Amino acid sequence: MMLDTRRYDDREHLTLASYAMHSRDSQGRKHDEGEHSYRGPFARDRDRILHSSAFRRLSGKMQVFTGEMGIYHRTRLTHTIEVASIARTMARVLRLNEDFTEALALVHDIGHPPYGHCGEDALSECMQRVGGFSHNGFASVIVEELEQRYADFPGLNLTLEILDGQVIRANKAHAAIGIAPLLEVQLVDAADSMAYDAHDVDDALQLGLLSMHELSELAIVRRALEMIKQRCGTDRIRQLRQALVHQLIDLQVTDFLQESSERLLPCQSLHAGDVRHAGVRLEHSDDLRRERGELEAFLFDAVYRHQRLIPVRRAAYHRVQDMFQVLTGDPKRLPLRFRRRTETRPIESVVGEYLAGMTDAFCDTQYRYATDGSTGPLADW
Ligand SMILES: Nc1nc2c(ncn2[C@H]2C[C@H](O)[C@@H](COP(=O)(O)OP(=O)(O)OP(=O)(O)O)O2)c(=O)[nH]1
Repeated sequence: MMLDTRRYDDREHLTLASYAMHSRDSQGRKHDEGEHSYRGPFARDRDRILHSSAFRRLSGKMQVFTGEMGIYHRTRLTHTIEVASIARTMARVLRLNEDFTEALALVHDIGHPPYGHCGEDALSECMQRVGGFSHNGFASVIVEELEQRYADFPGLNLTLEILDGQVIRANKAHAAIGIAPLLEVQLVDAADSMAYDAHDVDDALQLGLLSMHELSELAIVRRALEMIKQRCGTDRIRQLRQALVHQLIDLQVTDFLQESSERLLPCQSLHAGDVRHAGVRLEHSDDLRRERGELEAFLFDAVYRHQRLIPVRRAAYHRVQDMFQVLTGDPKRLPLRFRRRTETRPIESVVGEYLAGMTDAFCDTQYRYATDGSTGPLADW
């Protein structure tokens, strides 16, 4: 049977809005590979990301809570999957490119170091001489250099649109020059924060770091609880925590879609590049933006800086800092692949990359080996 090679193009033509990122308009890849016979370029990107080892390692990286606190809460992997699912739903409703959206969502946290934001803070401090550390910047290094899957080129050779999306996340410089990111990039950013606002509430409640009473002081939570009561009746609310999380996601997504649909109304005949240059932003309504701001400020103090996380942050910080010192002081202890990278890059950058690629548990074991008096090289991940 002959394969219908451009079927994805026809489907996109029928289903996507003009301002979506169409596969036929992709600028392609750094290393030319020709087209796949039946997968579009962004579906191919998605598959490459999904099959990368950096993606698999997300399962061993904490989002906010460490594995020592149990196995209920999110890891970077489950967070990423939740983001992809929310973003894909929104892309479908707004007639944006789902494959492109999914690929962007799956790659968005691939550069996170071990130990969540504590790991990032520790690395940033250690790497000051080379400009600090950013997980978005490191994601570009992973997909362009460190993943080794092809004989002809390093990295995953993703489309320039995916790479650009990651660079935009790293720089956030577009805001200053009035050019907006592609709509799908904006959508993933929004899905990211909607997912973590809701799941951090869920995890914190489940771990007993917060009470429903404290949360109900917040306008967005009161709004969600009211919606649940209207739907279920006050005496029939079972599993309130789960219902709250679902409602928080639902109300944020609904508001975002309503507001975005209105903003896109005047753009019906524009193309992806036009809406970028017109500076079109997809956002929540003003009211919800305010309420989300209140929730995020609350989570920052009450959860991300909770007493139970202080020893976790401290231990992570010291582990990263000690290993950084051992390895910058004695580069022979780096695995061979990273020793080679020191020929062309500052030692601080290479040690930072090596540490950032680790999972939490791998970092724990390598830390023990780095500091127990051994002298051999540490393991590659
Ligand atoms: N922003 C921030 N988030 C934290 C902190 N500690 C824990 N978290 C949690 C809250 C969320 O679950 C998650 C947010 O971090 P992400 O790196 O995913 O998003 P962020 O907006 O910081 O960066 P990004 O949009 O990826 O450039 O980390 C912290 O100190 N700062």
